[in-house]
Amino acid sequence: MGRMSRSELNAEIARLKTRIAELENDIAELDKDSGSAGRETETETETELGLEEYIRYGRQMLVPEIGKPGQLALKKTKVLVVGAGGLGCPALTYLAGAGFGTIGMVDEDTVSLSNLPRQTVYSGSSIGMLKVDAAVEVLRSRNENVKYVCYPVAVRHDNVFDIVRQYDIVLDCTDTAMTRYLLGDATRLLGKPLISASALRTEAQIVVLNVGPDGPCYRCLFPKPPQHVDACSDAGIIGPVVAVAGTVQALEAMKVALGQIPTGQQRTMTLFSGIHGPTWRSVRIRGWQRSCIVCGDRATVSEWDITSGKYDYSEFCGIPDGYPDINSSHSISVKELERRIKSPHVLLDVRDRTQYGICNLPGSINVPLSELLGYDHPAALCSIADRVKAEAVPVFVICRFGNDSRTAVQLLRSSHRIGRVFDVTGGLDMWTEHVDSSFPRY
Ligand SMILES: Nc1ncnc2c1ncn2[C@@H]1O[C@H](COP(=O)(O)OP(=O)(O)OP(=O)(O)O)[C@@H](O)[C@H]1O
Ligand SMILES: [Zn+2]
Repeated sequence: MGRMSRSELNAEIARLKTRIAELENDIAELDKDSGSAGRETETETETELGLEEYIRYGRQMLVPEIGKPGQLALKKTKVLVVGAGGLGCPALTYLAGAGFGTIGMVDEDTVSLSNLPRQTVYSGSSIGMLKVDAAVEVLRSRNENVKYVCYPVAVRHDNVFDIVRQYDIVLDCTDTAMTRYLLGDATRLLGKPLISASALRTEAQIVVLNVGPDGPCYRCLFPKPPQHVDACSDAGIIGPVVAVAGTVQALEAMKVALGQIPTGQQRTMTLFSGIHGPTWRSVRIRGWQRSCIVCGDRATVSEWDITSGKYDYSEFCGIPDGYPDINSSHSISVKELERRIKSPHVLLDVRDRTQYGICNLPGSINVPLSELLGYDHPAALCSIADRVKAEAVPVFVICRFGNDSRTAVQLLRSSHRIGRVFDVTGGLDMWTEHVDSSFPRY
């Protein structure tokens, strides 16, 4: 047979689409028949799967741990995924595939280019769309038996209870300490199992919380927020690493829905290391804590404290950012930098070496902030100080977004006693915006 022309191919596609629609109609009719027959007798009311579902979930039902009762249990379960990013995308994919009855998804963000390497539900044409809208389109095309509910908002203290209350299991697929504590507290107070995960660089961790008689809540496990948490957008993340964690979250949600609740010795946190050390580790975690301020003997944080805003999550997590304010006479704009680098100067880039290696301004010197903050004066800094003193040249400090550079400027002015040090406001991001659009953003 010769090669088909474009119009013949289009005609063939249209014919196949019609045929698919006809077959889907036939299946719907069969389901309706079997459904109405089922309603006639008492025993058959337990048969709640349509014929299409037997085919769709057959492979999964063959697994003895699931079987038909397991499939029906999944169908009855409402699961909520908070965050449709790196963790949320694989989690949503497998939850929808597994046949959970209802899947809620919460995210106010839109899809951006830098999401595509690891947020596999989205494609180039999703860029700019709300993540929940783009995700539901794809998930529905893969399994329309599921009822999807989209919340194009961020969970906050004043909406978290209303949303979470409607679900049986919650997956935390977000990326900030504040949201983790908020979701941890709300799920604990509502008695909902929480499957929490996080991933950064090459590492990921997954833990099932609020289950069993002595299971801990997020706060029982982590009573204090971490001093400093890097975001993936700063520290980096590898797609398959976060995908592993999101996929394990979906599996844990299935287990909880099937009634497989870890207790005692089995209560563990799963650690995955993508490159270094043992790939998988399972560490035992502490159980419920008497001293927990949310679920302990003398708990002090109630639903009302949270919804009313009385309990302040940003204060607890140590936000706002903690970067120093820089006197306006000690900072310059990127436009001014463009002009002033034509005269002798030192341009100090305080990003870490990996980021500096991605892109940098010609003639800049790289001394990472972490080294400046160290006790020893780095050799590079000593030579800068000498040069600044000998030649009386100014130092312009730059970083990615103009935050770390503020800390560096304050440090150089106070501890290192270098006088003419200026912060470049907005950092390299502003440089691309206002000076050189060909300088890479990442
Ligand atoms: N309070 C919240 N409520 C709902 N979704 C949230 C909340 N906080 C964060 N998220 C969402 O969780 C997802 C986390 O995804 P991920 O860690 O992959 O980061 P990202 O923001 O998509 O990408 P990047 O951090 O690299 O820019 C994001 O889509 C984000 O919008
Ligand atoms: Zn607790």
